[in-house]
Amino acid sequence: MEFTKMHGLGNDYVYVNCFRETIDFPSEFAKRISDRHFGIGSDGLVLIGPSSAADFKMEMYNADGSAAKMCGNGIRCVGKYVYDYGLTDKTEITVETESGIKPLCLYVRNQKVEAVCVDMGAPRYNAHSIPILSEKDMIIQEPIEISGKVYRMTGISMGNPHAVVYVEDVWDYPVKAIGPVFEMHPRFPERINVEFCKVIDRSHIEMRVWERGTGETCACGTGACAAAVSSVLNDLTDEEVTVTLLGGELNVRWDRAVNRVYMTGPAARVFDGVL
Ligand SMILES: N[C@@H](CCC[C@H](N)C(=O)O)C(=O)O
Repeated sequence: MEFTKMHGLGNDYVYVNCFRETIDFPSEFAKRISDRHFGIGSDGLVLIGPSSAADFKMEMYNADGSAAKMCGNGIRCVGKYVYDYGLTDKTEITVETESGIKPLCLYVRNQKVEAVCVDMGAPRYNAHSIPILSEKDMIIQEPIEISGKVYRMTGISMGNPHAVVYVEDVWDYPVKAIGPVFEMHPRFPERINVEFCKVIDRSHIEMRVWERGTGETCACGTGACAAAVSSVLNDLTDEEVTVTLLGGELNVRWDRAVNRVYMTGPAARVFDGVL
C-alpha cells in the first residue's frame, strides 16, 4: 500500500489516497502505523477519497485509533496532496469532513502548494454542542479542578471539542502531566483537546496543545482556531491573531461579521512510502 507522510507545523499524519487504496479497518490501521517505534510513526491517519458533495473527502483518525470530525493541519495537507499529486489543478477546492464541507484556497509556488487558507466555518460555544457537561449555556472562564489546581476554561467546538486555558508560561508548562487528566475528566463526555495559551498582545498568542487521542503534538489547527475564538470572547485579542506553536506559526482570523474562522498556514510533504 502506498502512503505519504505529511505535516502541518510538525503535526504529522500518514496520508492514504483512497481513490487507489482500500483500508478495511482504518481505526486499527491508524493505531498500528502511528506507533513511532513499531509503525511508520505519526500523530494519526488521514484518508483522502471521493465525495459526492465536495471535490474531495477527508477522514481522520488519531494515533489511538479514535476518529475525529475535523483536523485543521490535516486538511491543509489534503489540499497540498490533491494538487501536488495531480488530483486537481484547481487552487480553490472544497473538502467534505465529518463536520461539514470546508472551502480551501491553495497558495502555489513552483507548481507546489506551500500554504493553504481554510474556511473553518462557524465556531460553536454552546456547552451542549461541544460537548461539556455544565449547567451554564456557555463555558467562558468556567472553573474546573484538575490535579488539585483550579483552571478557568473556555469551551469551543471547531467541529471537534476544545478547552482553552491561559497559563503564565506556555513553554515551561507541564502539558504532558496535566493534559491527560484534562482529556479524561468526566465533564467531557467525548474527551477533550486542551490548549494551554498565553496572550502576548492583542494580535499574538502562544500555545501548546494536548490532543485527545494522540497526546502533546507540535501544533493543532482546530486548537489554534479555538484559542483565537476564546481570546476574542474573553476580550484578550482582536479578531486576527498569529498563534505561535511548538512547530511554527498559524494565522487565524475570526470574521465575526460573517461568523467564520479562517486559518492559514503551511503544509509539507516529508516522504512517500510503500507498506
Ligand atoms: N491536530 C488536529 C486535530 C486532530 C483531532 C483531535 N485530536 C481530536 O480528536 O479532536 C488539528 O490540526 O486540528
